[in-house]
Amino acid sequence: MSVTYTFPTTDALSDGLNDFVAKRSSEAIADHGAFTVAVSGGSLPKLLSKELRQNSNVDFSKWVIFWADERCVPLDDADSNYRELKTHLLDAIDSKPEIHTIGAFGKDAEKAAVDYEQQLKGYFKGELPAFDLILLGMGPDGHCCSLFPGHPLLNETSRWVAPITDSPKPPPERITLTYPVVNNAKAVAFVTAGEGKQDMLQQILEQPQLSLPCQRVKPNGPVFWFVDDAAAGKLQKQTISKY
Ligand SMILES: O=C1O[C@H](COP(=O)(O)O)[C@@H](O)[C@H](O)[C@H]1O
Repeated sequence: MSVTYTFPTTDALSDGLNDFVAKRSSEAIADHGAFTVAVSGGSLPKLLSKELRQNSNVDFSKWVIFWADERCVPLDDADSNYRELKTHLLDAIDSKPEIHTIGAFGKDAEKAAVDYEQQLKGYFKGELPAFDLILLGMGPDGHCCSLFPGHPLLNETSRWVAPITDSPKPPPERITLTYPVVNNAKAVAFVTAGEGKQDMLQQILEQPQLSLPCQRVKPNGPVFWFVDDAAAGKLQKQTISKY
């Protein structure tokens, strides 16, 4: 199942996303005592955090946060996906979640990927992770995580976390969750905004035959799209639902 929700502005989008994430978090915590979430970088942390950081109904102490992808840079580097979430969310909340960051392996993406897969194996007790929610962005080329169009990593079936050293978007060295993990999630929410995403969003939602990275996301549970009107400008009306 895939549902696309549109919002008139990015503020309204952040508001809707806050409501959605808060509900998924409460449901997961009531069901099994934790909310396991994988978060992307790029524009997502800011859109996610704007309202969520002030939501006193969310029990962040029960959150277990991994990253959907990460750049092989120090955690305080401007390119770090962790740093973005820290700046916009983690620094603003009192109760601290369990956080799984990339290890300090410099640009050695292979070592970082092996270490991150071990962290996943440790938390999920060796079982293929079934995240309560994976939050993904959509790049203007249709990539998500660090899974880029035409890249051999799109066909990775055994590793849970893969290294990439030739990312077309800098920095080149990164690690990424692979489809076996992404597609084992209980739910995935894509978040994207801005006119610059219009054409790609239309292709992804209305031309499934293209098999772009975002289109290969087919988890066990539902896929939600949270988009603003600017990004949704070229979508047919029947593609859109109101939140
Ligand atoms: O490089 C990355 O880009 C994508 C998309 O970013 P956006 O700024 O176009 O929203 C992001 O989802 C990914 O986590 C990041 O590493």
